[in-house]
Amino acid sequence: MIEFRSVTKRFPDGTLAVEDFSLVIPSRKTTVLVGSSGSGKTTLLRMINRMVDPTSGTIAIDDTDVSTVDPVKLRRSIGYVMQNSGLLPHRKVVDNVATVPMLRGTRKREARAHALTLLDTVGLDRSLADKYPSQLSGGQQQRVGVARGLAVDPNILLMDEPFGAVDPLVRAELQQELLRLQGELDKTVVFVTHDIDEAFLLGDQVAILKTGGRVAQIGTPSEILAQPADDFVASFIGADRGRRALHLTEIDGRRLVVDSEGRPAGVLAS
Ligand SMILES: Nc1ncnc2c1ncn2[C@@H]1O[C@H](COP(=O)(O)OP(=O)(O)OP(=O)(O)O)[C@@H](O)[C@H]1O
Repeated sequence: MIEFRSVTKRFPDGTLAVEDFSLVIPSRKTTVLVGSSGSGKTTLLRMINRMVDPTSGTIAIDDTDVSTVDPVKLRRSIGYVMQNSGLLPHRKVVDNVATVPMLRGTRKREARAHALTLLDTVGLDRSLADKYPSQLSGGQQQRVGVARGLAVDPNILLMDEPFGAVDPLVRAELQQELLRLQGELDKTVVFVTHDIDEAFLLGDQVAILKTGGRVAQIGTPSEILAQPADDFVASFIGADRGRRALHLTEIDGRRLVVDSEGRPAGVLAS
């Protein structure tokens, strides 16, 4: 479990990115932080692995205050996947995946062998292992980014708009892939997006944020859809999609999120 307790982050230039934020992130579930640009999502994510330290408040992982843990050690024990894959351009795919385990002391041969199995895990052909990131498509690069995030077998996987830069079809594929992976791997995933459809599809728990990391609503997708907390949430759920407004429906006893034309956008656990 990851717990934010009254966390505030003010950057040195005076920007108040997050104010008095509290949230419990349960283990082995996917929690999605969703909000418009500048709502503090990335800052919140980076405070979990101490890429950013809070100005006040605490963040605890399984009741250990992260400020008491060495930041480098912490970072190497938590998977981190970012939007533009963040791969090292001059290293082959296999070495990108093997780097952090090697930094943690795994022998090169072993780390590379494990990297190959991780390529299988994320649905990439092993023949890509010796290519450089620029020789891969955007979607393939993101898969490598996920493999790298998983390389140290972390309990926690932080994902910062990991599918934001790929086209909608590949994005849908990667989302399904993540759902499959999560079913197998059972990680504590904290996923940042500004896309409410993605949030509802992937999240067991969704936190909708306003500017300054203020929580507009926390709940399961079905709770939020069934009962938006206020006008802000209602318009956020409905925003920018014109006639595609998402809503809930029940088919054969299963709760589905469908768009206005009845096309399923996701299945909800009841
Ligand atoms: N290093 C920094 N120094 C000063 N201000 C910062 C810094 N990093 C972020 N901010 C500011 O903090 C606020 C929150 O930024 P953050 O990146 O966490 O938001 P976000 O919700 O992830 O946005 P986006 O969706 O655009 O990535 C913004 O106003 C941003 O400009």
